[in-house]
Amino acid sequence: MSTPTVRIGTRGSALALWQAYHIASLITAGGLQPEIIIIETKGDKILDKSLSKIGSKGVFTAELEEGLRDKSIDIAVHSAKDLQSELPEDLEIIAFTERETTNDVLVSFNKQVSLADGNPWIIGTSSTRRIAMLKHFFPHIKTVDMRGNLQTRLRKLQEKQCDAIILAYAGVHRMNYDEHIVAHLSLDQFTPAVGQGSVAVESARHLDIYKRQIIRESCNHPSTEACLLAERAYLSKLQGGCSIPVFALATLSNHILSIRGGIISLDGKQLIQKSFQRTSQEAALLGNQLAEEVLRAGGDKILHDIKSTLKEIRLG
Ligand SMILES: NCc1[nH]cc(CCC(=O)O)c1CC(=O)O
Repeated sequence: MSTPTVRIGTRGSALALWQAYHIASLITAGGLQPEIIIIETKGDKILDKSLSKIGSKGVFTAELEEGLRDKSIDIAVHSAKDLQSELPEDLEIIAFTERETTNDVLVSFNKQVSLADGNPWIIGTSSTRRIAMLKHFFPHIKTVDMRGNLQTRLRKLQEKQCDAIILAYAGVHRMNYDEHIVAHLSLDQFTPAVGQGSVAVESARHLDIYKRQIIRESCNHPSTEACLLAERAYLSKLQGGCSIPVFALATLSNHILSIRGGIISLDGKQLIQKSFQRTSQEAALLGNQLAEEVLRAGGDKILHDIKSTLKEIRLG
């Protein structure tokens, strides 16, 4: 019998391809034959609008999900961070890969740039979370909207459209840009986005059960999965898309799952952060608990304000 083929759908950016080849190598080790199929998404095509204007729901995932449904691909590979918190009924996540270091980093070609030196450096980022945190912790810093894949952002940095950019360490490292990191940002201040650093494998529920099992066994990292279950339960309760500045980071140690997370207003003025612990079997409960406590502590008001502001931006 010939080796079964697994068709892996991915976006075409260099980081997306790194992730797809990473999954391909894990699947090969599991005894299946991978084939990579590149699919362009709306988020890749529309580069002249900020993500908060496009509307975040599935901008980087919708076309891949269509491929899963019509069976042109078996699995879709995403940065776990880019995946919406609740999937349609007919789709599921069958694996989360072992997480890379989760923090954000400051990247610049000028080693002098620092968030803390009091200079009004201009930082390029399009993440509402990073902008709000900069406003909160480093109010003297200026920001400019900066979209595009990692290579595009580095080019804009080189063209001096800003002094530095903030990126996830995971992506910077995967693209071999470590030499341009000028600072690692603290997890307490810049708590990462839900899912940052892990790669998610998505499939349709109609996927062949034998393939599903081998893909899951070869790609899934159980302790990362427990952390992401907790973080995604939090995100799901807050119904936050990737343009809402909510954040959460769970870690697992000695079967104890710890989560810290919260929400920040777009202007950075109101920041709510909480942390809780439970056993690793209670991942979803832990995420729900964080959500309830954050909402109760004023997060509900902040969330409501953010949603109406983003709606105005989209209409305007
Ligand atoms: N939103 C884009 C995105 N999605 C995943 C990563 C980085 C890799 C990861 O977190 O897995 C990035 C770029 C960034 O935020 O710097």
